[in-house]
Amino acid sequence: MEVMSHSSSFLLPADEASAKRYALIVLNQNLPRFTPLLWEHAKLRLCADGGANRIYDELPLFFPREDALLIRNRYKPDVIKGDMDSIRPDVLHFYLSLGTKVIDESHDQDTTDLDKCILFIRDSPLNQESSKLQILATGALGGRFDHEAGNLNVLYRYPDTKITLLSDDCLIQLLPKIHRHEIHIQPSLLGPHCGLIPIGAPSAKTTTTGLQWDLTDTEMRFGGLVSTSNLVKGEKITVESDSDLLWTISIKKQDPNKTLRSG
Ligand SMILES: Nc1ncnc2c1ncn2[C@@H]1O[C@H](COP(=O)(O)OP(=O)(O)OP(=O)(O)O)[C@@H](O)[C@H]1O
Ligand SMILES: Cc1ncc(C[n+]2csc(CCO)c2C)c(N)n1
Repeated sequence: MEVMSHSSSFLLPADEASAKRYALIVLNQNLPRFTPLLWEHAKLRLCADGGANRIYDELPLFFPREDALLIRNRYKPDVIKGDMDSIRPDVLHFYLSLGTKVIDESHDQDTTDLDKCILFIRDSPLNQESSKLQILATGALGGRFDHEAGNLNVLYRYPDTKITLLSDDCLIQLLPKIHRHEIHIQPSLLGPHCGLIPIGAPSAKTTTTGLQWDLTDTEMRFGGLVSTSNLVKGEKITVESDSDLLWTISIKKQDPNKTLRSG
């Protein structure tokens, strides 16, 4: 079985993260404190509908000494896509005037704005078979539970795309059962709290290494055991399961000018 490797180098400062190839999707929630860092190194920058309001309103707040208009001009989304029921008209016109591509899919009321953005990235010429883009989505957690569930659902809809859901507090990734997983942790950035959650289907057998409470051919299911409030012990975790699992780990709150600084 092929090993799938996971790292969170996208949270490292520019000079330390060598291989950064990701697209960023900004959702309609408070921007995490490390948004400027993620934005600066993204290959593609998308706003899901009302996510554009967040970039417009909140990004200038990260740079209180700079002129808000200059910041808005500098942090221009490549694409705004969604059903366009949340973006404000002034924000839409501002980014249209800067040349942002706007894709109105108001006819589709069966998929979420996050879904629509993921399809754009998957079809982009920047997403090459030989070098696929990872996808980071900010503001995916904390807020309305129906939105959170919809956001988790996209991990299951596109299991062959590496998608990371982010909030200020934690990240979530899907660990597909067809791989063994090696998760590399930068202890200065992530942990120690973590979880392994069999949200889509029960798991009869999951085996891990590197956790405080490791599993050994252990059953996990809702209504029985799910691994919450676990702790990472070192810098490498391995996971093997007969079911797709959600992996979540806490993001450390430290001085954003030190490790999570924006370049
Ligand atoms: N409170 C929230 N919690 C988590 N994710 C959110 C939240 N609000 C928005 N999102 C994410 O941001 C995307 C864009 O948000 P937006 O508010 O534009 O969606 P929407 O389709 O207008 O929502 P709705 O019409 O259900 O209020 C959503 O598709 C969702 O992925
Ligand atoms: C069974 C079912 N439940 C809810 C919706 C509504 N819905 C789901 S995604 C979406 C777009 C949000 O931007 C909307 C309105 C539906 N179509 N089908």
